[in-house]
Amino acid sequence: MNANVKAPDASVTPMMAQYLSIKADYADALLFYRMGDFYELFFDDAAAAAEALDIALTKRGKHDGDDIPMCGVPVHAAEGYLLTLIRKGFRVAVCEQMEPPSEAKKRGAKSVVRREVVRLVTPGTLTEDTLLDARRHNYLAALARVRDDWALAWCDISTGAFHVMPVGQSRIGAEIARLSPSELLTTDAVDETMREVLGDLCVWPTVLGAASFDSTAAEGRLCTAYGVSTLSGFGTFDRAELSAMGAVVDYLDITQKGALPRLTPPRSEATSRLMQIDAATRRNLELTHSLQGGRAGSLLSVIDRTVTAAGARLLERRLSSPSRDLSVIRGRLEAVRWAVETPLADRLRDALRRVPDLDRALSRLALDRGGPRDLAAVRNACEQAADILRMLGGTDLPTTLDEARAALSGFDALRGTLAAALVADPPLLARDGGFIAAGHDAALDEARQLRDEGRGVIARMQADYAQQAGISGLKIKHNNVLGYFIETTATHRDRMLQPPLSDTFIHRQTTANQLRFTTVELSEIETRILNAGGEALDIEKRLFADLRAQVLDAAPALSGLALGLAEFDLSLSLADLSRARDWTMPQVDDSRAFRIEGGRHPVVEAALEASGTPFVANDCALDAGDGAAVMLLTGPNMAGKSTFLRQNALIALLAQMGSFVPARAARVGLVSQIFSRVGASDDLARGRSTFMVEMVETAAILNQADDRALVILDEIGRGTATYDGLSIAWAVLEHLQAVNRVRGLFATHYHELTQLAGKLDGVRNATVAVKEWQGEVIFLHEVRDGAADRSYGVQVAKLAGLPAPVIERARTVLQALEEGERERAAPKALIDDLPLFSAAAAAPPTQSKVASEAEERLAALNPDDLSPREALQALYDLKALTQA
Ligand SMILES: Nc1ncnc2c1ncn2[C@@H]1O[C@H](COP(=O)(O)OP(=O)(O)OP(=O)(O)O)[C@@H](O)[C@H]1O
Repeated sequence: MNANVKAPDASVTPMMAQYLSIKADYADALLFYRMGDFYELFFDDAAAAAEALDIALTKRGKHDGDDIPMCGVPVHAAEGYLLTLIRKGFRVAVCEQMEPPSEAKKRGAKSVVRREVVRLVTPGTLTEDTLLDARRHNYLAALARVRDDWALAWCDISTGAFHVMPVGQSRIGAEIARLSPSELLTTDAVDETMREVLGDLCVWPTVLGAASFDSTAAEGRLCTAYGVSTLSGFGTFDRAELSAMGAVVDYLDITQKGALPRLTPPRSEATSRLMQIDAATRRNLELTHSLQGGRAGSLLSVIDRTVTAAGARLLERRLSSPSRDLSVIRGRLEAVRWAVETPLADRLRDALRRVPDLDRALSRLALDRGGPRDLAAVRNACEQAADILRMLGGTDLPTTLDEARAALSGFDALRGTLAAALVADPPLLARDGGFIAAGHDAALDEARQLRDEGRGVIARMQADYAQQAGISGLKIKHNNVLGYFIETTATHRDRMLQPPLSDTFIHRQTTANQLRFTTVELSEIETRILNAGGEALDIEKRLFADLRAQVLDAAPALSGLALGLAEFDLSLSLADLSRARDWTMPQVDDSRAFRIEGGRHPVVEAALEASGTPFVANDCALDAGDGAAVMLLTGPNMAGKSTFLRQNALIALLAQMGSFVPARAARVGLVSQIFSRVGASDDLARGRSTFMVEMVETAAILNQADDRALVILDEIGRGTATYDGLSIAWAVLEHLQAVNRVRGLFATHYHELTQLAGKLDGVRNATVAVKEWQGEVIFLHEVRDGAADRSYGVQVAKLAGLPAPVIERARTVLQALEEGERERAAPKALIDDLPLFSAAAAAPPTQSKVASEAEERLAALNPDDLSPREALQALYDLKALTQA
């Protein structure tokens, strides 16, 4: 990237030498080099940034005889530019001036201001609200391998959450898809297969040296980070887990330059307690993103009614990781039930709407990147918590919410301190002061009074001087160079520069139209104002540091508070959804039952609602005793097979994340894994055909599904020749029934498969009903017992607007094929007999007659001889002829 950056030598300026030596440590990042009010970029960095940011590329001085390319961004607008660069995949090293230029000058005229990189900004290590999506987690993850053990650790430094888990090699893709980290750390030891898995997920890892992943060093690193002498208080971790956690902490150290963020103690997450959903299933069920890639059209977008950012993040987390633990699921469902029934719901949600993003405020404060507004966020969160506690009073709550309520108390003292110390609406930055409330600190009040009085004195002085000089337009002004000065227009030059006025007014500067003066008295006042102002600022900064320390002391409890509020928000928002959409509480148990009455697809239903079409609810019963329970669904195209398949998977998933479900009644025996496959789409970029992708995914199901899995296969085998596809679908179904013993839904156009229903235990047929009326199909969207007799593909094609001759021809071919089948003749021979392109010949004769008459008249016309009016008339005649 920086091929033209050479090592510093004697010919370079001291500043360039400093730049080059800093840049050498950050070869793979853009270096934002602070120069006064700008961050400057040089050489290749400048070229890359200018292009990415669409800003001007200029030059500055020479290096080795060549111009140095340069571009810059103003410091006050840097966040916006950073965001663009991070989104475009760059990492940015922010290099600040570590002393004022005056200090550097003391070391000699040629000295350069001391500069250091204070932070490496990468996608996984952001904390600024402007750079983050408030409603989503921003995970930094590390994938580690020690011998044959793999582990994943991940943290969100903007909230402090830190997790770790061992992961089987075959599950890595699924887990990374679940977390969808913004940045993934690996070593170069990651092999080709793993690189392919990551490539499939569009994850381009940040590769660290082996030292970052060293599991022995990791223990020390973690102990230092948490200020403990042993990790055993947090649980036991295997080598791979330590290695992954160590890499995360090491990377934080590198990127944050030692300012370690607040991290909660690492929590082990056991995959065995979560419903397993692999990457393809997540995509296919459109859980958090639609197949088009955006959030709109996803399940998340339809169910998200949370009113706080932390609530939204909790919802996404639950949706991505539904539980397999009955008591957890039931606890959450009870919480939603309480929220559905409580008369307090609206008031509680109103209070929650005022809850700020406490987690992110805390993490900025911990990194010393926070400001007064973050302190105010803590204050406001505590206030809302107190309000909510008051509203709840002694109400009986289900366990989950009772625990959440407990987390809301104990902040009275902190709330009191912050409320007394801060103004109502403090500024973003501590730098300019003005955030500590009057009356909080006597010394501050005094300094402020002096400063403000000084300002009052200046106003009075201006009036006195104007009178003394006899110049009504005389003003006292302030700028950063002169400080306070007296200004008159140049027309008063002679009088002002001569006695007696020149005895009082000391001339300082002449500009084009103005004269500027000072007086002894003004200088004195200025010093007093400056001193008082400076002192006020110092006091405010000290108070800020105090308050920050108090907040950080309470950080673990405040994290609990944030989670408690998020839990209330989530339960209340799911309850709101359930009431509005008429959802019901599912019964989740240890059985292998799956019984849905009147189930609906939440996303399709919402989309149909917009067009005023009602959604047809359908039952689904997969009663598995010991064996399999598979529903084989046939039915015309467009009848609603895919919708039905997916809605049942979504109902299982919603139930186990602890939500009510879109159904009249639902009983869900715990589901361990959900697999959902649709006849796959091409993956040409990776050189795999449609069919290959489909088979790879099918293999994964057959190899992994256990008897608690819910498997949804939509038209498996359609990507190859009919008989191959049918045979594969047949064998797959047999395997899922006999070996995997799954509960499953299988949609197919291979009507031959329906014969299996009579032969295999637990396999039954169902079909989506349609009515046929005058050769057209009418979709009823009703799932019934039995098998479909045909696909109505031709009718659907007609609805899609295929030209009439093509439809006619398709009907003829279909009829011939069906007759051939009945008579057991070879279908190919039959098709050979048919005139393939006889559409015109087969078309109704009237049409060709009209066409030829129109053609004759058209041929008789000579456009050159026609007036526009006649031409228009001819056009009308021709059109009338074709419509006759
Ligand atoms: N239960 C329902 N109630 C109302 N409309 C429905 C229902 N199910 C599906 N639809 C409508 O029918 C459309 C087609 O549904 P879907 O894609 O599930 O059909 P399909 O049978 O899988 O078709 P194909 O075999 O062509 O893939 C949906 O987009 C939706 O608008």
